[in-house]
This record gives sequence, C-alpha cells and structure tokens, in this order.
Amino acid sequence: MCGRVNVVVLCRHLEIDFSTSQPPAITALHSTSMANSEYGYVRNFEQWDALPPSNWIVVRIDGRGFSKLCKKYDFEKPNDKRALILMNAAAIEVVRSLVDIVLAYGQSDEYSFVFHESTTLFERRAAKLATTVATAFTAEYCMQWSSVFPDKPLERPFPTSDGRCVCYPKRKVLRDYLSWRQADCHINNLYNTTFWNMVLKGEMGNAEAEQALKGTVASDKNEILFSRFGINYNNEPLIYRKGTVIYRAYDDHNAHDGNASTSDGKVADPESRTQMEKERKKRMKARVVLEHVDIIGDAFWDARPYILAAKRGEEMHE
Ligand SMILES: Nc1nc2c(ncn2[C@@H]2O[C@H](COP(=O)(O)OP(=O)(O)OP(=O)(O)O)[C@@H](O)[C@H]2O)c(=O)[nH]1
Ligand SMILES: [Mg+2]
Ligand SMILES: [Mg+2]
Repeated sequence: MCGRVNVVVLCRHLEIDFSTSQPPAITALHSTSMANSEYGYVRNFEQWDALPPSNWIVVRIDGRGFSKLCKKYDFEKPNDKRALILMNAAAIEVVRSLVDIVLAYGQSDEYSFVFHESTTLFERRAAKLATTVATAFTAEYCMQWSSVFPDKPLERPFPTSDGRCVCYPKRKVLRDYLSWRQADCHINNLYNTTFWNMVLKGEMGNAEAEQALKGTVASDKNEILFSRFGINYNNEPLIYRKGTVIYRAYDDHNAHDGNASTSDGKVADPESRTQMEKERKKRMKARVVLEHVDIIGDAFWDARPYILAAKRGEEMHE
C-alpha cells in the first residue's frame, strides 16, 4: 500500500497543498510564490487542534490575578455587587456575539460558555475558540468598566483572562460539570461570607478566623452566621449563592424541539444550508436571559428542554 504522498497541485491561479495533516491550504499564486515555496514548510509546525465532533464544548475563562485587582480597586468583601454586574454584562455580550453558545454560567472571576455539541464555529479549533471568547470577554469587561465604576478609573495593568476548552461527550457529563461549578460557588460563598463576617464584624484577625473555621461543615457555618451575626444564609442574595446563568430563550418552544418542518409540510433536512441559516437567524433573534437560579436540580432543565436539545431532526439521547 502506498504511504503518505506529498502532492502540490498547481491550477491556473491556485496552489493547493495536500502535504500536511491539516485540511488543504489554498493560497493565491503571486510573484512571491517561489519565496512561499521556500519558506512554506514552516506551516507544518502548526498544530491542528480541532476538538472532536459530537462533544459539548465548554470554554471557561478566569480572571488573571483577580485577587490583586480586587485589592487595587478595593472591591467589597466577600462579594462586590458591581464587579459581578460587570462580569455579567461582559458575558451577555459574548453570548450575543457567538450564536452557538447555548448557555453560560458565571461565579467569582470565572465564566463557562457552553457551545452546542454540533457547533462548527472555527472548525471547532480549540485555540481559536478559547482565545476568541477570552479576548471578547476581556474587551467587553474593560469597555464597560467606566459605566459600572465611574468612581474608579481603570488603569494598567488592565484586567485579563485566561481561557481553556474542555469537551464533554454527554449531556449528563456537561450537567455534572455545571453542577460542579455551582457547588463550588456555594461552598466558597458560604465560607467567604462566614470568614468576612468574623473578620469585619466579629473583629477577629484573618488567621484567627481561618483557624476557627478549620474543619467546620456547612451547618457549622450557617450556625455561626445566625447566632453571632443574625444572618440567615438562605436569605443572602441569590446572585452570591447561586452565581449567574445566561441562556438563549425561545418564546416558541417548538422552534427548537427537533420537529422542524418546511412550509410544504415535509420534515426539513437538518443539514441543509437554508435550514442551518434559518436556525442561525432564530438563535440571533432569541432573547438572552440572565438568572440566578439552581442548575444542579432537574427543574431548570425540565422547564427549558430546548437549551440542550439535539440538532433538528435528531433524537434526544442519553
Ligand atoms: N473582594 C472580592 N474578591 C473577589 C470577588 N470575586 C472574586 N474575588 C476573589 O478573586 C479570586 C479569584 O480566585 P482565583 O481565580 O483562584 O485567583 P486569581 O487571583 O484570579 O489567580 P489566577 O486565576 O490563578 O490568576 C478569589 O480570591 C476571590 O475571593 C469579589 O466580588 N470581591
Ligand atoms: Mg482568577
Ligand atoms: Mg477563579
């Protein structure tokens, strides 16, 4: 059997290079084509990093050195309402601009953006997805800073975020991922709320409060909050306890329940270009909704089955 063959097909105006493991690159021939052929091999050092198909892709961004930023701008402890509003405002714009995002979940200095398992955005290339989301988020965060913090001019070093892509092969695993992030929000917020009340109202030193909280469980912290500071943790604002969920909402649920039909009554071909274009337009028109709700239980998902619905014409599985 023949092995790998390096082939360059020269057409009249185009050069098509099949010699790499990547999809063939097409470059217009011009006067520097000889120079290109001499140096063109360096392309082969690039890694093709497309993520596997049929996986939900989560891009999680996280503020870089956010603790320092909190100190510099004197954010309220443990939660600065305005800082969270700014995070959410930036995330909404990212969701609006990338229609393949079906849901985003944010808490503290992080946001997870869930791309539909069928997305073909940027050919599912990991670096393009992660950098696009992280830079779009950061740009929005900086752009909207002055309207949220008119009293705190933004200075260098500007806020930045890192971003990573993780693939989840099943809805169940994706749901577990989101539950993990929301449970993390709850655990950290309960700890931080208790800690900062002990320090700021209880006048304990940081080390003393930390020592006192060592080995405590959730019910102990609830008790400390209630008996010492008169705080019922369950009455703390939902934005702090649950984090923020952003999703596309469709007023017409049937538009996304997998039963699409064409105007002549035939079932639409899910892969057809016009069908995909229609779908895209619907997503662009959808309302982008922001809520502070539980996403660990089934209630949220049962009420909105379209969020994790399969592509049109496919059965829901798992
Ligand atoms: N005061 C205050 N701190 C916050 C708020 N939101 C997040 N933080 C802090 O931001 C930090 C976020 O944690 P990390 O992302 O692990 O830490 P980081 O400093 O960003 O470090 P890297 O992510 O590794 O660059 C934690 O220390 C949180 O307590 C807030 O509203 N107010
Ligand atoms: Mg961080
Ligand atoms: Mg973080």
